[in-house]
Amino acid sequence: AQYASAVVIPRGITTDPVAFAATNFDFVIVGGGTAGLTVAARLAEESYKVGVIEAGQYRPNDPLIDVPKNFGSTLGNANYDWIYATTPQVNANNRTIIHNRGKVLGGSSAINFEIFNRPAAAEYNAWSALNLGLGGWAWDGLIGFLKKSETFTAPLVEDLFPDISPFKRRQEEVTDEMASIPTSFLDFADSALNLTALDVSSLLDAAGVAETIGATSNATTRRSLVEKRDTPVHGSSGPVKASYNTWYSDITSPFIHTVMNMGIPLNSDPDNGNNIGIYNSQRSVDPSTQTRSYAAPAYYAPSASKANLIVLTGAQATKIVLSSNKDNQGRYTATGVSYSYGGTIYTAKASKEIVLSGGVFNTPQLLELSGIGNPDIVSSFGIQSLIDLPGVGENLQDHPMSPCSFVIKPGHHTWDELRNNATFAAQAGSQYATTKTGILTSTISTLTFTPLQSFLSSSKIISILTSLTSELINNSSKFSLLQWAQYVIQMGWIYNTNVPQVEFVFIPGFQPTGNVAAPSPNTTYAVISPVLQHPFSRGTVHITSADPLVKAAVNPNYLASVFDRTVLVEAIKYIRTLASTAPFSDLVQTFNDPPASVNTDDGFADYMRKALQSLKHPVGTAVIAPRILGGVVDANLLVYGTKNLRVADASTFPMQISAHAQTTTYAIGEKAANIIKNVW
Ligand SMILES: Cc1cc2nc3c(=O)[nH]c(=O)nc-3n(C[C@H](O)[C@H](O)[C@H](O)COP(=O)(O)OP(=O)(O)OC[C@H]3O[C@@H](n4cnc5c(N)ncnc54)[C@H](O)[C@@H]3O)c2cc1C
Repeated sequence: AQYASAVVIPRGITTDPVAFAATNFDFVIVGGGTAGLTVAARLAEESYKVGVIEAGQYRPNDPLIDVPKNFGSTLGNANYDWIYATTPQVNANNRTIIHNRGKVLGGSSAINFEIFNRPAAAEYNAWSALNLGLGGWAWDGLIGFLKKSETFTAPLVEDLFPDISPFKRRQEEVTDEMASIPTSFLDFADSALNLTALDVSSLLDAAGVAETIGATSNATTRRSLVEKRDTPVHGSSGPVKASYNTWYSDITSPFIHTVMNMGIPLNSDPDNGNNIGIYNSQRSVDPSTQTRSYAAPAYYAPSASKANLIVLTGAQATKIVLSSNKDNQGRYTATGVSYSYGGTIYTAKASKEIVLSGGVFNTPQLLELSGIGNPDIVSSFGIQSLIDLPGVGENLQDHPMSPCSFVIKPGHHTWDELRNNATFAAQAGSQYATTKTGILTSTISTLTFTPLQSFLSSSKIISILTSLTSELINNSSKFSLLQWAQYVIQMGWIYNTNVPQVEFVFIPGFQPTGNVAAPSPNTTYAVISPVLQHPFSRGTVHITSADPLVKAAVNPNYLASVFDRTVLVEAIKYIRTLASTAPFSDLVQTFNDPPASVNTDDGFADYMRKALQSLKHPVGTAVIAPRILGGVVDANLLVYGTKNLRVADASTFPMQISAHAQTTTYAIGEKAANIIKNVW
């Protein structure tokens, strides 16, 4: 009684680590980020007592987060960003590459670029195949959770890519002369996967190969586009408010026409599982307030007054406390989470479950700090190895890119005007403040997703496949079973013209590129970024110290595969062709970076290495997969070897997808909450 009177049980946001540790929670969630707040808010709909431990602060009404065009302004600022840097990347001139991760309530959804799009259906279907159909990870199983997390606001026709009819019908013929998937590769994959429950033909089926060309040569596919956005695939009452831009640069329309002139179709309905083509993406921007819609205002704020949801900010989880004994099935019970607050360690208790939502770098770090992972790695830092799970921190997959920039002729309106013209910038500021309209409401939204067949000749693709096949066979002994299963699917995706291999992101304004770190005065730019969607390279995230406050080492192994290097170079070359094609070419004053003097394969490859960056979509370091393949969590997101420790965040993606990561991460949070509610 004396203790109880000294401790006031907090409500809402708390910075009281003692009271938090004294609370008897049903569930403790580590990380109040994109997925973490989704899980927390959904569990708090029931009568459970839910605690969230978040390292960052709650920053409501912060214009650096909220104003849509301010995306990027918080990067590198420790009040918002963990500011990770990779280990030196051999294929990027040994540079370390910055990786931003949100360290604020809302996590990376508070600092991201607000693109809100979805992948190809075949990609989720492959997630399901890797998990033997368990858990409902196919498109049909995930669409409900994608819908549940969003409120879709259909665009006004005149708002959707002005000057370009969204309802224009366009049919595209793709003649495919590629040979069938090399049997040498399939034989190898077959023998590698021997003794697992997976077989090559079911993986290829899930990859959707038969759907387009099968394994036949000279096949012809015809892609047609639906006439309008299909609202049934969208949610109408979910927490995240999505909307379309209403301000566009005048260089956007010529760019779209150029892409279409190059034979890439306009996709008017990219969120229904067919995301091929150029399209106008939704953004996570609330159309009524024209502010960023992210996990804190979307999921946390509406539940903030609930007595059963308590968020401790400014506290970093340091370890999951596991029971000293295993149950009769050999599983540990997670009983609490230790956390550091102001240099002191406390432990919060959870009677039902603990959910890790620390994100793709911090979740594997916390698992290893808790003795869960590769025993060699864990014990080398003096940590007692409790669960032998070698997949922890492996399977890192990202979206690498090497952006290219162009100087645009004077007289055009891009985001550069905010920098070049102080009067315009002041007017834009007051326009936004008074009417919530104008350039400050705008974000990146012109995206192009293509299979290789859209921009490479069949002979080039065949030569890429030949090199890739030799590389895979020659290195076969180094690959995990999970990699083999994934490589079968990825090989299938090269043949499936419904699965994009490259995204081209169009940005109407300056961005730093390989040789140009800062804009020139009074200059207008366009940037086109080629982004690899399905790299064959795999990276790692592992602890380098038993000290939980020391960051884990992030090594994405960028461009380690010949496929990744060749395709990225070809994509950079294709951007040069795009910029030389009318009507966009009429606007281009100079090839800024790479400059016009770069015009050979070797020159473009040099540029690729110099300019390499991340689109900030690392995934897969606590992968959902069968344990025999190297999985970390099962199809119900439960960490193998535990009874009640789950992971819900982007680290669970079984494979990379051709979409920016947030819609899927919210869906994983929604699905995790659903799984947990069904259990309890
Ligand atoms: C700069 C940038 C731009 C991006 N642009 C886009 C985009 O335009 N569209 C898109 O779809 N995706 C984008 N992404 C990716 C997307 O935002 C992320 O993949 C997604 O938000 C990740 O969600 P998460 O739940 O896995 O992790 P996060 O949202 O990062 O949440 C993890 C949370 O856990 C907290 N945490 C971590 N460790 C601990 C610990 N030990 N103790 C306590 N708290 C901890 C963190 O502070 C954070 O709040 C971008 C990402 C970045 C960084």
